Amino acid sequence: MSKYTRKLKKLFETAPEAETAVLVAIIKQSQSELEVEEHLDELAFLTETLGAKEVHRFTQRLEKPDIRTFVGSGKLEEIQTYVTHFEVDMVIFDDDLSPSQMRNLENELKVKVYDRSLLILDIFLKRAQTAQAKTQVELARFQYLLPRLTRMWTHLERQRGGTATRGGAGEKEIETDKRMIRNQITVLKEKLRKIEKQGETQRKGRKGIVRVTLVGYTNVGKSTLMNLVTKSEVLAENKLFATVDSTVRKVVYENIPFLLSDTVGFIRKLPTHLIESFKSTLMEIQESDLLVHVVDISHPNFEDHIAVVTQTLNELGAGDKPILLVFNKIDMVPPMPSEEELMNMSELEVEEANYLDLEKLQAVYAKKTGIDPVIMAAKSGTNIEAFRESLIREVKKQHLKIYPHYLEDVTYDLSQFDDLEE
Ligand SMILES: Nc1nc2c(ncn2[C@@H]2O[C@H](COP(=O)(O)OP(=O)(O)OP(=O)(O)O)[C@@H](O)[C@H]2O)c(=O)[nH]1
Ligand SMILES: [Mg+2]
Repeated sequence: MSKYTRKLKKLFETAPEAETAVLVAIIKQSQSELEVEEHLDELAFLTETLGAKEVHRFTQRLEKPDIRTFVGSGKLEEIQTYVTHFEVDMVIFDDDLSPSQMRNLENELKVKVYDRSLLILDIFLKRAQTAQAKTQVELARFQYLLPRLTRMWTHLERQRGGTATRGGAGEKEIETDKRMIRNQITVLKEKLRKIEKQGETQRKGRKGIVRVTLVGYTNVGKSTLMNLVTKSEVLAENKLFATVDSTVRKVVYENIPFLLSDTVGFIRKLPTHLIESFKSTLMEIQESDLLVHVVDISHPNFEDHIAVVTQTLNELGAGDKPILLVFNKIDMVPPMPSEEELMNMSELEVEEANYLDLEKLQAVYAKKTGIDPVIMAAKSGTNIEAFRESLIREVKKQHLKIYPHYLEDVTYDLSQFDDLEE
């Protein structure tokens, strides 16, 4: 390994296992404490996915973040005292930090400072499997880090055991590092362009067949559903962003073939660099005829999740695609009590239990999407038949658009999809 690659490697080391972290968020006037708590729950899950452990959270009511240190000076002092006393390894902010905020916070707190974007980027980096996904994440991470290099430099200093800043010499090093990263960005962009060109030819060859893509918030069960419908074994686990690469499989229902893709999940505030460099993966969505939007209906925030997914689809220019909604994880939703049981409960109890009226929900969303949503549990296969029926019905509709006379004996040339597994 050359000195150059060793240095690059060191610059981009991700957080080692089992570090401790405190989480920080501000509560805006328009927000409730509960809403921010839920955002922090998600941040804690992300932290856990990276292999670190939440030990405490801090919130502060502020209309907008402090331009210098994100939180006010009093709160910062509080965090600092805690971090020092309990020897916490990192401080993670639920919002994105500007390069100068990050620098200031690091100088004050003297531990690693993360924001939501960097956390997500690090998780993606850990999870990426294919050359394409790896290149995409590396590119996004370099672009994110470039303006924040001063901070990385101080990291290096500390790793080397030097505590004092080295003034001029440090500045020079930073410039060298910046140049190194800029070069690397150019190299990665070129590499990605080549990979994308290959993918494009592959995708172009897949014309004349209906294409369906599973979309949804992260951890809702897309890969589980994919595995249930196809014979593939896509990694499905209770971690955020288990899937970072997309997988395409050929499925044949009632003699009609279609392609089903599983792709990366969405989350609130997906880093823009990441969306940008994942454009080619997300192209799978843009080029689909039908989207299956999977929702974890047992999640307390499932409606916010639907909104985030809808918004992201709009941003990707895929807002007008037909959508089959799947309300998944029905096994985790407490059943609606009988009328008699309801009578015996106090108003507060009923309110706290937060029962879901599934029929009403189905009706509301059927109106919104024009297609009846399916309620199911992908893990156990509950209601898979209903899902199959809806899916094939929608696939047929799309199929008719490609082959208006498909009932009149069409023979498909399936050999063009031989590169795909079933
Ligand atoms: N209880 C329950 N758990 C489920 C169900 N479907 C999936 N899961 C679990 O939910 C977790 C996430 O499932 P995945 O299939 O990996 O979810 P995903 O949407 O592909 O997630 P990402 O790839 O991270 O975006 C796993 O632990 C699954 O076993 C279900 O119907 N019921
Ligand atoms: Mg997945």
